[in-house]
Amino acid sequence: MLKFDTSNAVPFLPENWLTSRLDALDSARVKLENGSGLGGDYTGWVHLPRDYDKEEFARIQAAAERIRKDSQALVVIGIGGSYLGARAVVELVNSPNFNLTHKNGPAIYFAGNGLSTDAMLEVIDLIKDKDWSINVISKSGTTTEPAVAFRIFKNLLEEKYGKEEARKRIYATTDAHKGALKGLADAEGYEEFVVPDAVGGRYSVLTAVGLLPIACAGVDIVELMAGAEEAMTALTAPGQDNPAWQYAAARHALYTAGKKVEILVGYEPSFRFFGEWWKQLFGETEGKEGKALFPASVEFTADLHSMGQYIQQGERLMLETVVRFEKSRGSMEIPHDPDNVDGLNFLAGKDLSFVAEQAMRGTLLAHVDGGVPNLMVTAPGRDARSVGALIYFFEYACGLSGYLLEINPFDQPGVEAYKNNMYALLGKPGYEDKKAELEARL
Ligand SMILES: O=P(O)(O)OC[C@H]1O[C@H](O)[C@H](O)[C@@H](O)[C@@H]1O
Repeated sequence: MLKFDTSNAVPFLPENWLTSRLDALDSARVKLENGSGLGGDYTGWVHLPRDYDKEEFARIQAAAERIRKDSQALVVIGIGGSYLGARAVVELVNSPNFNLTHKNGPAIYFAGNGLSTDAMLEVIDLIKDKDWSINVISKSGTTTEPAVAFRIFKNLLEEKYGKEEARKRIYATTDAHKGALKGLADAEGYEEFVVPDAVGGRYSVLTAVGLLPIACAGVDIVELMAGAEEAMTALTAPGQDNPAWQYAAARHALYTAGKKVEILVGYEPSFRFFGEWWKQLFGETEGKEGKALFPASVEFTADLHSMGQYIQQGERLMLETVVRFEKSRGSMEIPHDPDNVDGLNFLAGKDLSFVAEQAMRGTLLAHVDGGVPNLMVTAPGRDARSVGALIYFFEYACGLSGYLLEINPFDQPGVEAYKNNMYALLGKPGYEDKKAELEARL
């Protein structure tokens, strides 16, 4: 199970940081439990690890098996919550070099998560001579980036295989009832998977949204769900020993005390996209009404040689939340060198993970001495079960945090502003007046 440690934040916290929030935490817990708070229609993720649709889960496993047999590449089209969770888990459980290192299943390419022509051309080049399939994912079914990408990849697939065969290679994950993608999937007869009504994009990694691409990457999704369920059982129970309560309370107390930025720190390159997923989770949940910690992420030790300077001595804005994994998968002994020109023989015979551990401990103390409170989450490893628990821990703590901040944790009205401007500038019918107004300003 996960461990959570506040001891390196205590010097920065008022004595009653937890006790003064117990009532608010319990009220947040009840809101998440019953869907009785702001945005309560979107709390379907709370019991998802136990109550998920088992029939659909079996279909996800079967579809993943099929894709693993008939495809050398899978193009996963989606953005935001329809992208980051899958990539986070594929990379964290496997590797950021997944497409180079795993030969017994399809390479996974992510598309539709931006509007870069060059990125799209590159994916097309990488897949064109392979057998490939598409998993198009959009809860709303109307998001511009994935919709544009789907048009392009669908045409390519149809050119390669013909319309009939292409249809069998397209898997659509979308709303159960509405949206353009739902209409298209029904009309074309694609195999469909559902983003449940009560689960918003950033909380959807443990639905078909994440599970199909994750299973295609060979990750054991039964274990992933089991880890999440274990965490759900532990974290939905009230009490001041609850690590999610402690995390939500500590970050809220530090925010109240003036901190503005929370940096998620990882020491594994495979953790990078987990940080991206975490940033959407907290950024979209909390960043509204002029409030909230700004979620950032770094990769140590690499960023200790760049951002480390700012963290140690720049504006005292931030706290750090370090996610650490207890065990490396392999071992790597540091060799003895008779010449010892680099002076490293004092490390000869030691394991690289011992060096990493001391780097982490040293950094922790240096940053605390520099005025940066450190919170620490420890997971047993990067296996599917631990990662399932880690996902649930952050989701649940984020839900609690949103209610402590007294905002609606489950909407994201702010993302519409850029979309409306983009639609107007693109000449979307109905936006004519806005277009004229914006063009005049540019
Ligand atoms: O799954 P979709 O409906 O395509 O949404 C994808 C993403 O885009 C939106 O703009 C939202 O801000 C995100 O919360 C969402 O995850």
